[in-house]
Amino acid sequence: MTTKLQIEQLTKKFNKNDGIENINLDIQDKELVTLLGPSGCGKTTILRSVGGFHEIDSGKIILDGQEIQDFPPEKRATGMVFQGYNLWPHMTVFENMEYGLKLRKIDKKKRREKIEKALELVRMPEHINKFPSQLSGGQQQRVAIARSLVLEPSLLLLDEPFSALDAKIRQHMREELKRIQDDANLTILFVTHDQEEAMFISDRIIVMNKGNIEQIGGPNDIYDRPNTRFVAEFIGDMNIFSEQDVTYGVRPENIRITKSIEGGYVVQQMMSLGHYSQVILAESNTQEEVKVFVNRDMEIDYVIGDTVDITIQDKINFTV
Ligand SMILES: Nc1ncnc2c1ncn2[C@@H]1O[C@H](COP(=O)(O)OP(=O)(O)OP(=O)(O)O)[C@@H](O)[C@H]1O
Repeated sequence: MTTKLQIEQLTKKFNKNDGIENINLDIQDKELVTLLGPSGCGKTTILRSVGGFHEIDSGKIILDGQEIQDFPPEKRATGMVFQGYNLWPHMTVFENMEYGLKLRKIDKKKRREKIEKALELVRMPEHINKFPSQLSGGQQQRVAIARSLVLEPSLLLLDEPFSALDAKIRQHMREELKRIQDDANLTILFVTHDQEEAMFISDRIIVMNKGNIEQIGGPNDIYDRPNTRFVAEFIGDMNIFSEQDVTYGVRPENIRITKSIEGGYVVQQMMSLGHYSQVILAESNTQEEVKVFVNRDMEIDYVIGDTVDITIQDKINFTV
C-alpha cells in the first residue's frame, strides 16, 4: 500500500482556542477514511486545511509525497465537495463541469470527453444539458461529485455531502459513492457526524472529540474495541455499568434477560425494531436504565412490569 496523504502535527486554532491541535493521520491509496465526531469537534477544519481553505498555524500536510501546506487550493491535487452542492444555478450541468477544465486550458474536444466520462460514472449522462433547478437533491449531489472528479483529483474531500438528502436517498448515495470509488479507484477523505453513515462507507474511521483524535480504526474495531468511553458511547448503543470503582460498557446485544420473581430489573418498555426488539429495563433500586436487544419472537414472553435478571455476555473496558 502507498500512502496518499499524511498529516503531521497539524494545528489550526481560531479565536477562543477553538480548532484542532497536533493532528496526526494518514490515508492509504484507494482508501475511504471518515472523520467522525459531534458538531464542532474539528472535522471540517481538517478537511479545509487539506484542501487549502485554511491557513494553518503549524504542521505538515503531505500529498503524494509532496508538502502542500503552503500551496493555494488550486495548486493542490485535491477536489472538494461541500455540504450544499454549490452548483452554479445559471449554468447547465455541462457548463458547471466545464468551468474548471477551461481554467486548466483543456481543449474543447477533450473537455466534452472528460465531462461525458464523469457523468457516466455518476450515472447522469442524460442530464448533461439540464440546469440544477431541474434536478433532484440526489442528482445535484452526483453532479457536484462529477464536477470534482472531472478534474481528476488525487484525493477527494467530501464534507457531509449527503446531509441535505432524505434518509432513503442518503442510503442510496452511500452505496453509489462506494461504487464510484471502486470504479474510479478514488482515495476519499469524508466528513460526517452520522455514525451509521461512517460505519457503512468507511475503510477506516477517525473518531474526533473537541479538536483531538480519540481513536482510529476499522468500523468493527471501533465498535467492538472502543478505547475510550467517549468512543464507546458515540458509536452505537452502549450501557454503562459501575462496580466498585470500575466502569465498563456493555452493548445491548450482549445482555440476556430471564424472568425471575426476585429479579433486580423491571421491564419498562418494549419496542419492535424490525428483525429485533429493544427492551428498556430499570434497575429496581437505582432506577438506572439498561437497554437490551432481543430476538423479536422473545418479545412476546415479556410484559411491562415483569421482573427479570440480566446476564452480561461481553464487557468493554475503557482506558479513559
Ligand atoms: N472560520 C472560523 N472562525 C472561527 N472559529 C471557527 C471557524 N471555523 C470553525 N471554527 C470553530 O472551530 C471548531 C471546529 O469547527 P469545525 O467546523 O471544524 O467542526 P466540525 O466538526 O466540522 O463541526 P460540524 O459537524 O458542525 O460542521 C468549532 O468550535 C468552530 O466554532
